[in-house]
Amino acid sequence: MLAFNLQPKTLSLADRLADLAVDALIDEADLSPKPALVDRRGNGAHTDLHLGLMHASALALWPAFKQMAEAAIEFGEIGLPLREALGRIGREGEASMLATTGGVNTHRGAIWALGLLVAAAALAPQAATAGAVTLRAARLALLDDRYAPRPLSHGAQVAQRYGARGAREEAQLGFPSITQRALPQLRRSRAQGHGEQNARLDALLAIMTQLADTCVLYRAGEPGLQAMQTGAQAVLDAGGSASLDGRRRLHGLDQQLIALNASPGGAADLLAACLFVDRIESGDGLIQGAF
Ligand SMILES: CC(C)(COP(=O)(O)OP(=O)(O)OC[C@H]1O[C@@H](n2cnc3c(N)ncnc32)[C@H](O)[C@@H]1O)[C@@H](O)C(=O)NCCC(=O)NCCS
Ligand SMILES: Nc1ncnc2c1ncn2[C@@H]1O[C@H](COP(=O)(O)OP(=O)(O)OP(=O)(O)O)[C@@H](O)[C@H]1O
Repeated sequence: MLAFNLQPKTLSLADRLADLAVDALIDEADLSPKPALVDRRGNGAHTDLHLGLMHASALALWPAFKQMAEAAIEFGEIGLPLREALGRIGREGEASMLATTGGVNTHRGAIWALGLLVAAAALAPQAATAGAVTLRAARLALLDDRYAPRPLSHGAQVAQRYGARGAREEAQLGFPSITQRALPQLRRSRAQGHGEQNARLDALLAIMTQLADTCVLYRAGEPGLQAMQTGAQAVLDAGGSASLDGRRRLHGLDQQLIALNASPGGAADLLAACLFVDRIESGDGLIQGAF
């Protein structure tokens, strides 16, 4: 008899979805050079964030993502009981994040977006196209969690000042930044042979061309948002991050957004969410076994 069982342990669906969500966050953090965001090169426009903190925060969120998937499997349908369970788990996840980072907001928007998408994937793993998963996530986001606190968050302040409804609206609309912009761009750039890292940068830029990113609006107002959107479009128009001209413009955009303090944190969250949806939809070998 063998002393050790060397067969790989079969992971549950909830384990695998939590793994994929954390992987997506780590891939997003590591991707470089991202304009004004934390990456392998440095802290971008953030004084209170660094790459190690982003990694630690991502890992600390694993239990919350697993619990969200388990709640979806247990309730088995979209409705207020599941929505309110997800809200409670999301708030607990946020508390773990803040405990891990010493009070710094590293992943608030990502808990929201990825949490909804993890639950949506767990509800019907056999129907895991991007369209189906984002639609279920939107139906969850449209339900009102009666227990949600209503703090005067940065997002709420920006909503009052500019009318931008940010992370909540993006989810309620079915993540158009993912389905209409990031995923098509990711796949287009891959198909053109640009390489995975450039394809991911191009996907981030595609999100930035149109997003009303409340992080940017809060930190740099409408001029900052305008600079982000037109600058990202200019990089893509120049051939994207795999081309020499595109790269030059990308570095220019990085410097410009840092000078404006305009960090596109919402776009970064949505890139992580896009990478998650991409892996689910493409039937990643990891996850297929569980389905
Ligand atoms: C919906 C959230 C993000 C509220 O955000 P709010 O608009 O009040 O702004 P806040 O400044 O707190 O956070 C905004 C976050 O969203 C990201 N973001 C900014 N703009 C956008 C955008 N246009 N689209 C998507 N994400 C964005 C930012 O990176 C930022 O981290 C969330 O904090 C929330 O209400 N959570 C409740 C817990 C819950 O129900 N969780 C369920 C998980 S399934
Ligand atoms: N690689 C990344 N670098 C920086 N921010 C990121 C990255 N990925 C995601 N983000 C998102 O950006 C947000 C951080 O933005 P911001 O610093 O404006 O947060 P805040 O706490 O709302 O504001 P402040 O730091 O000004 O108090 C996080 O919620 C996080 O979701």
